[in-house]
Amino acid sequence: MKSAIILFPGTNREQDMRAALRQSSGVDPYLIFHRETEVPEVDLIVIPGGFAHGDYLRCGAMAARSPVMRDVVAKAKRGVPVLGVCNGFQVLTETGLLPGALMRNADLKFVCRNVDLRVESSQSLFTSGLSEGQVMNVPVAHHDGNYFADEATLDRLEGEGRVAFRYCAPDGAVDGRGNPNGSARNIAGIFNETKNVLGMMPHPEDSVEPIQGGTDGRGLFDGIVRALS
Ligand SMILES: NC(=O)CC[C@H](N)C(=O)O
Repeated sequence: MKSAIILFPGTNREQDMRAALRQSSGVDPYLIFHRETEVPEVDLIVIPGGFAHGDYLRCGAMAARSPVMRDVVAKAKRGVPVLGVCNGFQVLTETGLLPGALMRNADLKFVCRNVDLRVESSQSLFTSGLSEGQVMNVPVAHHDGNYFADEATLDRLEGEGRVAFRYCAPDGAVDGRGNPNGSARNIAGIFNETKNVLGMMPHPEDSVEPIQGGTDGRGLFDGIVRALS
């Protein structure tokens, strides 16, 4: 599986993402700078976490208008799989590829800790290696992770099976206890209409080696590689 990771000034999770993709696919991803106007033909494009352009204006707002994003958006519309993690999720909402917005965390604090996530759908190329109802323990590290969309959009996301992950308690209960940022309906990750775009706030790439404190994120990458190879 060939992949490309997009880099902006201020991106900081590209090496973690690179290691996770290399571990699961055996292939080193391309690293593509924001000034490029074309992304090579790959099976998967990833927008990793960080602080693109210092989070100025709004997280992801300037990155979404980078030259490289024109080609990312065009390729996503053609069906190329695109994964955005954390800052990458913010960039994808700013491009309009995903609905809604990531607002300031409800308690206005940067949150950096492990959270529990319930897998809501295994019906996608991204989540086919995971089981519905499975609980994954992975880190979050953000100040703008509070997912917001209007009620009609939230109903539509739920009705179309486009909620990928929700924050939950360790026993899998989705009752708000595990929600670190105030996200609407405990949403931690969503798909676009055609499910070739996934945005998620938690960092599965930081949970693929025992030295990172756990390996719960690995199933996601192994599943993506199986789906795209
Ligand atoms: N780890 C990240 O990607 C952080 C995203 C963004 N800078 C925020 O703090 O919300």
